[in-house]
Amino acid sequence: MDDDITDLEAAIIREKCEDAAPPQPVQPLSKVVDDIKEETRKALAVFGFTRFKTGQEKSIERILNGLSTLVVLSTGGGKSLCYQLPAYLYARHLGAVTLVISPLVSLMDDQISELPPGVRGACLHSGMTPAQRDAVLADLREGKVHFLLISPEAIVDRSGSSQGSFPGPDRLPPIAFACIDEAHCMSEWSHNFRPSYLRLCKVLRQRYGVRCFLGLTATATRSTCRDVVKHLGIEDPETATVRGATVPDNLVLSVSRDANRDEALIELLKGDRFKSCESIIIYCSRREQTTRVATLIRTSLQYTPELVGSYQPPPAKKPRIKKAATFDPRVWTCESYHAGLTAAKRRSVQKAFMSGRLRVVVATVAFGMGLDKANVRAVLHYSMAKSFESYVQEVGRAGRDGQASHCHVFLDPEETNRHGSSHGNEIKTWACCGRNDIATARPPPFSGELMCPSE
Ligand SMILES: Nc1ncnc2c1ncn2[C@@H]1O[C@H](COP(=O)(O)OP(=O)(O)OP(=O)(O)O)[C@@H](O)[C@H]1O
Repeated sequence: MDDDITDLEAAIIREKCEDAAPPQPVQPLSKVVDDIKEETRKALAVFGFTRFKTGQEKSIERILNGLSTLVVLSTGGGKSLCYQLPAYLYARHLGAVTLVISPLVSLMDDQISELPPGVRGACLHSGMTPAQRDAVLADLREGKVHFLLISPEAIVDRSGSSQGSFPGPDRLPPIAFACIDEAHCMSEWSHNFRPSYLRLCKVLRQRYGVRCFLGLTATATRSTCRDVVKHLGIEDPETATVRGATVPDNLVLSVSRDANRDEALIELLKGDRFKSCESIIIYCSRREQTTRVATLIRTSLQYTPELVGSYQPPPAKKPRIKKAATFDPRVWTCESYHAGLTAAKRRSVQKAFMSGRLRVVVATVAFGMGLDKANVRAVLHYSMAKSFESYVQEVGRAGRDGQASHCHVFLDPEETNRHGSSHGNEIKTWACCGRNDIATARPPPFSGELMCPSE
């Protein structure tokens, strides 16, 4: 049908749709339900939890009161519950659906598959067949979906000037609230700014009548936060922003500058902090570096006497990853991972790492987006992260189960120059001194632990 109308006609139809009065906003649930605290507590048990993590309760309470909120919690801080629990309650009590706008289309299916029984999520993305899309839209209309994950481009098309492919409000249940995942993408200050995010809230407000927005991010600096709250329509940024520690307390951070990084890395891995770490990610900036460092680790650490305690003959060949049994700290299985590998190879490395058969992955930033492995015990930066926000995101992949985990940055003067003179100092200072929120505090003077394994 669309093929039969001209671009001009399509533009007029869009304009009309955009001008049509939006539906009435959904009432805050706290005004409808008598004991909202008790309902929230019961819902927490549905998700299998006994208590809230830092920041979750306040965020959820605000959304149930219809108040737009920006949540800044570290990677693994439990941001998903902040939208899933209120979405579940709004759907059960008011038959309203929650829209979750996420730029990470490849991870949408995973987010749905891990839901507890009774909580119903769905997603719409470009990788689905028309029949799959129709089935989701039918479920949505029949009120069978508590929340729907969609890309920003489905709401606002790529030109940013008109609506995307998502049905109009007349073909949807009422929308409880809209959750904008990776909300820093709304800010031009952010390293992963996405233009389609700019019009997102406006379209959701004007076309779909959404009044309550929940922004989620792990990596917002002060300037990014300022931008994001503006887009979310928040007038009282201080009270409407919920923050946890930017880097979880269970991460032990350190940094060093070494004349020979290869030697320093091996010494560090053999040392007390890292020699028993079960799952380790080492970030490099270049693909060929990942291959070289992975080989270095395999050759330098296989069955070295000081690790084994007594001599053991080395295996004839590189140990076959598939056959590795339970964790043995003497065995350093190690593979590289980068975007230049075939999709099949990348999948097999990721699978082996997730299952614990592979201990170390030496990777570019291509590895780790959306990685939900609870027991990553160490993240090392052989090369510095490309920005401070990336650093926070990457170390956040360690210790998601709350257990003590270790992170180390190797400073490289060349990279410091490439990234700008303050970047290295910022990471050095902050990684050493620890617990200051990058969005609210300037790095304190350098005074922290300095690990220099090769000095
Ligand atoms: N209240 C809670 N009690 C215990 N565990 C929780 C709680 N909330 C969330 N979790 C667990 O914490 C882990 C991280 O949660 P989640 O995936 O929501 O983090 P996130 O902040 O979205 O991380 P990322 O930024 O990587 O997406 C999950 O394994 C989740 O099951």
